[in-house]
Amino acid sequence: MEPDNPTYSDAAESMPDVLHDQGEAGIGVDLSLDELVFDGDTILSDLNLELEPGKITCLLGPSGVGKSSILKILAGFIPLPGNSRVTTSDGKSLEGRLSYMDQKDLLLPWASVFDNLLIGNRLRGEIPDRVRADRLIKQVGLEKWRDSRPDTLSGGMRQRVALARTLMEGSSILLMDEPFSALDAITKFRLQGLAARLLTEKTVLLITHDPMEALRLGDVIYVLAGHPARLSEAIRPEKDIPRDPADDAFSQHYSAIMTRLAGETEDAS
Ligand SMILES: Nc1ncnc2c1ncn2[C@@H]1O[C@H](COP(=O)(O)OP(=O)(O)OP(=O)(O)O)[C@@H](O)[C@H]1O
Repeated sequence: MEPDNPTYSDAAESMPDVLHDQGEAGIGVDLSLDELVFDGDTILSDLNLELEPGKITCLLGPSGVGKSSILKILAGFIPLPGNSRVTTSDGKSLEGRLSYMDQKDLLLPWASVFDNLLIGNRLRGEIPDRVRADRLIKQVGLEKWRDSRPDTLSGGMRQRVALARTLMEGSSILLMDEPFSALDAITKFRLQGLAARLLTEKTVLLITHDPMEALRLGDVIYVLAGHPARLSEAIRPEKDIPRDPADDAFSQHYSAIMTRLAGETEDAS
């Protein structure tokens, strides 16, 4: 297995031509959810989630609170419950305009990095966009591994391939379900830096249970807590992403978020 390549972030940084998809400007998405009930248990209730156009919205919360369910409702994997609605800023349906990235890389083990990027094109019967695939592989710093199979790469490298494959779709809206949670701390930190650069102008919902990740990447952060779960008011940290954990503001937000996650009010802490 190849060691994670420490130079990739430099490679991406020096790249002036980060792929910005032409066409659709950032799309805002609004989910208004009455309630979500599984087996008689109300998981989510009276919830309004706004994804601002071209921004990364982080949804943070403890395990089992209902984060992935929200993402699955937006993706259409869970039917939209009654009295609930999803609207977009341009009034069009979300269908065909979403891409999804999971904590598992979901790469095809028998295909090269390059072919993993082209699989979406091929499945849709499109002409494979080889130039775009090569540019994305370069942006995630994997040119040397273009023709390698995923099982010869480290976990961080495979998630970089998965990120490139997600961006290959050119969707304006990305749903990311704990995409970096299986990685070690430093690999995760580097990938967050890379993602901050490559996700510019996309409307992103990023699910995480890591407050550090939310603070590094979130333009807007919501904490989901309770049973049934409700959203906190929006937290909008100052400074551009990726934020530096050494910042004073970062640690203040971190402790406020931890307080909310612990189910306490900030006044009581
Ligand atoms: N299809 C389903 N049928 C029944 N219960 C479900 C279903 N999907 C999720 N649940 C339950 O709903 C609750 C919320 O699940 P969800 O996966 O949305 O939580 P989560 O916050 O994303 O958790 P994690 O961080 O562990 O992934 C959990 O108790 C889960 O067991």
